[in-house]
Amino acid sequence: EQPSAPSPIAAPLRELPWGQLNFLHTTDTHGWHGGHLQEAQYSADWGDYISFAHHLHKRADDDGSDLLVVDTGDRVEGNGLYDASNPKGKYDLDIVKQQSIDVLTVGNHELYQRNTSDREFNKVVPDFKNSYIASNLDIYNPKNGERTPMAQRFRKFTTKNQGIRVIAFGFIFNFQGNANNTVVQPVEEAIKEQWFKDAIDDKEVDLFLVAGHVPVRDSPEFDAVYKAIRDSNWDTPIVFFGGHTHIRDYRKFEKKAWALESGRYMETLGFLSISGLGTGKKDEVEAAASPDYKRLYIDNNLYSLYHHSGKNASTFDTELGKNVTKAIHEARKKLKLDHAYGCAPHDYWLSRTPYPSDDSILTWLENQVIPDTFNFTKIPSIILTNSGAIRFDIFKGPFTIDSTFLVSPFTSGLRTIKDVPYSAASKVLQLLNNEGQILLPDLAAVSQTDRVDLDQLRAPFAPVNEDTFFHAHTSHAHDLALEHHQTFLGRKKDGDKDKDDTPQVPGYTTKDDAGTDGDDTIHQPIKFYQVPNCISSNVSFPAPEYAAAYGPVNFRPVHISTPEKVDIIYNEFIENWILLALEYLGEKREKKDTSAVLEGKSMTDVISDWIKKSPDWACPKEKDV
Ligand SMILES: Nc1ccn([C@@H]2O[C@H](COP(=O)(O)O)[C@@H](O)[C@H]2O)c(=O)n1
Repeated sequence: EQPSAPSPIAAPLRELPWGQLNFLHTTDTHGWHGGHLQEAQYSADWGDYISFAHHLHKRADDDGSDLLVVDTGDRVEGNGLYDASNPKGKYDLDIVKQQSIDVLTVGNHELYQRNTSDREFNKVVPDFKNSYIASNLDIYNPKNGERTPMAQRFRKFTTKNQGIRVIAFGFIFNFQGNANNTVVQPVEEAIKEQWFKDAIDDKEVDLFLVAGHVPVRDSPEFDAVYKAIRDSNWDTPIVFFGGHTHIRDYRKFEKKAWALESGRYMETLGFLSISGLGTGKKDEVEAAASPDYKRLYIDNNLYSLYHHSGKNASTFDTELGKNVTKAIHEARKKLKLDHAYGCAPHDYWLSRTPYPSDDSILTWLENQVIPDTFNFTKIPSIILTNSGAIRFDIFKGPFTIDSTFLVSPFTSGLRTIKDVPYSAASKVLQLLNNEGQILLPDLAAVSQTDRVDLDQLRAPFAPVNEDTFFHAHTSHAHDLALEHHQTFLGRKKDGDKDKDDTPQVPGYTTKDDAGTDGDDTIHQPIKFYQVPNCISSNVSFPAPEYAAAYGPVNFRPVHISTPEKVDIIYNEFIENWILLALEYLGEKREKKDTSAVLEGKSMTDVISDWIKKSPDWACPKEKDV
């Protein structure tokens, strides 16, 4: 772990369900390869993950089983280690490549910006030459402009010790927000291609491995792949590894097909094992009628990693793991990620507190950051931003260069549409928030264009279902993390009357299709709240008029005047939605009617500029960083 990372907190653990074929799975790491430096529960880094995988590989070699490592995309955007360098990923991509990964896919965040996907093609695909799979993604080759598959469409390989014959695919969900140098082929189309039909027709295969930047539940894309495989190969076991919705989840398709999703931000190392698979060595190993699938969501901290690898502080680090940890530290220093712009006076939460409330990031943006930033305009304005642009909580204490990218890494600039009648402009928020009589799907349906993607506007934590949301959602063991010391929270022993065995570490309490025993760490549950898709602030509006209603002392407003026209200011990412809402409200505007505001600064710039200037966020002298 990084030198400044808080020590992990001991807690009761469930055991690793080791089997014949074992998997480690990461997804949606979003650049958090240095681990969580303010949360002890997730404080291990990519170097530790490398050491951990090494020990599990050794275990597999020793007992003749196998281990495969999978990553399902969104490795970029969301942490200073990736976002603060120029070019982005200057250090991070070389750090990630040190892990030996068997199956790797793209995510939507690798495709938003042309530069990112070009770099993915020119660097990351060659770095993971044998394992990068792009079953439904093409790119226009930056060298010659020719459309070409981003990487191989699938791969067939045999596991090292057992000789299990695996066919692996790598999909991305039907994403539409990519830059125009890549082409995402709808999954339902890709599986009609001859190469796919031939691959699933192969009878010399013991396991289909479908990796994808695709949610495992309510997933038309994985449902289609599952059906296609079963239509041509009714019995061969299938395993899915998914992502994108940032949750821990495990779904049963049927007894020979399960799907794992392993959270987000390097909080979770997903583990899955299958026993009872057939192998190429037919004489030696007979396939079971019903292979046994098991899963464990490992909290990414050294306490858990030592335990599951049977190592300790003096035996855990491998040479490579240590070097990668060091490289992360050096990169963080070069990027000055610990430099503080100010100090947060208290914690601000994205979804761990109701909205609105005093400790909600969205309320803080709406009531303080946005009004203070835009009050220069003097023109009545409605400023809108999507809550999805905010990615993480702010903890009390130093707000650093790194924090800026944790909270909002995006470069989308702020834009304006001028002189919109207030009667229409004031209804845009309600439409975008899916409130009232007209709902987002209705809006999308009236659109004559394909420029909107419903999923894109969704709030960041739109739950797959209530259960998954409240039970499987992320945790922040921050309160304990900040104490920087180890507290033993083991289970009660016989005769140990005065200790109770109530879990003390707050975190995931996942409920999935296999039950409630999936989290390796037995956590105290955390409650999460829904947040709206978008928030808005009115700035430079006429002051309300007051009248003395109850005599000279008690005044109350009698008339709140509204402007006739306003400027709408918004984060470019939601521009298509704003245009669509205005069109629906009878105020059609086009892209040419929009222009940059604040010289195209992003929400990230707005937040850090505000923090630098705000006296309430000045760091106490003795704690200056
Ligand atoms: N320029 C951008 C890009 C993305 N977003 C937000 O991120 C969401 C997608 O992130 P996932 O980790 O869920 O893939 C997207 O729906 C937006 O909310 C943004 O605000 N600006």
